[in-house]
Amino acid sequence: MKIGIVGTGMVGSAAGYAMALMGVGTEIVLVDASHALALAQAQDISHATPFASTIGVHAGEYADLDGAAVVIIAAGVSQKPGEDRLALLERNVAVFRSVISGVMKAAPDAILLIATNPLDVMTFAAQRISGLPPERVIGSGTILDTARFRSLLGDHLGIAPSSVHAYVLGEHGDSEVAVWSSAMAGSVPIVSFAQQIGRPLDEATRVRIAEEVRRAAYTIIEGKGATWYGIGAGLACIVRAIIDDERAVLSVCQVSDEIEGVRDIALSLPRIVGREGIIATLMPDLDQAERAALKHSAGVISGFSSKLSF
Ligand SMILES: NC(=O)C1=CN([C@@H]2O[C@H](COP(=O)(O)OP(=O)(O)OC[C@H]3O[C@@H](n4cnc5c(N)ncnc54)[C@H](O)[C@@H]3O)[C@@H](O)[C@H]2O)C=CC1
Ligand SMILES: CC(=O)C(=O)O
Repeated sequence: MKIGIVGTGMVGSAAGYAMALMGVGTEIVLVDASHALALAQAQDISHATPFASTIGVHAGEYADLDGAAVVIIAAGVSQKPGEDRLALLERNVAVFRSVISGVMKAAPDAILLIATNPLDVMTFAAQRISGLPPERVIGSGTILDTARFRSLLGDHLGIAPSSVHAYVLGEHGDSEVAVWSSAMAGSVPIVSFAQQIGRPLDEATRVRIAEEVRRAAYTIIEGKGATWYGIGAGLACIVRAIIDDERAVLSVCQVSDEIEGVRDIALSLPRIVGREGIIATLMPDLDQAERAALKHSAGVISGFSSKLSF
């Protein structure tokens, strides 16, 4: 199955590399405003395939996306140290106006997978510009924040992150919501699990972990200029869920009519992902504070997306 990637900088190339190593798809086509960059990334990634898979990786133009099942969009600008994601909006909406029309002409049946920040508003923009049904325009959303949350909780509890079942919801950004009330380790509520093994998750520890998740991008960007490995693997995982019709439950972003009283809103909730895109959305049981935080997050995103016109 053919997978396209438009924008082959750090994030797009990391997604291609992760797919090549994980054996996701059969062909990857890389497109970038700099064709020389797309060519170089395709060569470099294809040199990894003899160690891992038989996937063909090559650079192309929009026309080469013809027949792609999924097109990842990671084109645009990224944050400078200290800059927040929402500061990128105007520049990246301008990029999307040309990128989305190029993709739609070549691959009208593809599912779009958005990675560009500010993620939720860009997913909203991509859906409105493409005119595709909302379930076929998926934002990577909080898949990365959820992975960071599970990883930090796994470290704290001394267990595999894969045994931690917990989500970050809302904005992929500063107003995100770490959901503690339904978090589990194995099949045990996480606070009880932590108590039983003598590694309590007291209020101070919970605040520290949520803050580390929220600040992770800023810390990494301060140290190395950008983030790419985590999101590269997250994008590969979403593509695999689509093309293998996994029906995996992932915290990803989609435009919804209404969430917590906020209309026409794109944000992350746990959603079932399969061959047709997003198959269903789950509203988890939230406590009062989490529900209020989700409503606040929806309001922050809507404050930006409602000002855009298409
Ligand atoms: N969703 C998430 O969790 C994450 C999202 N990001 C976001 O992903 C985006 C990309 O980040 P990086 O790869 O680090 O940036 P980058 O600067 O390394 O790559 C961006 C690429 O987009 C290309 N591009 C720009 N305009 C284009 C156009 N009109 N058509 C085709 N290609 C175009 C550039 O040539 C460049 O190669 C940023 O918005 C960043 O904030 C970054 C990390 C995590
Ligand atoms: C840059 C970004 O969005 C992240 O690493 O979370």
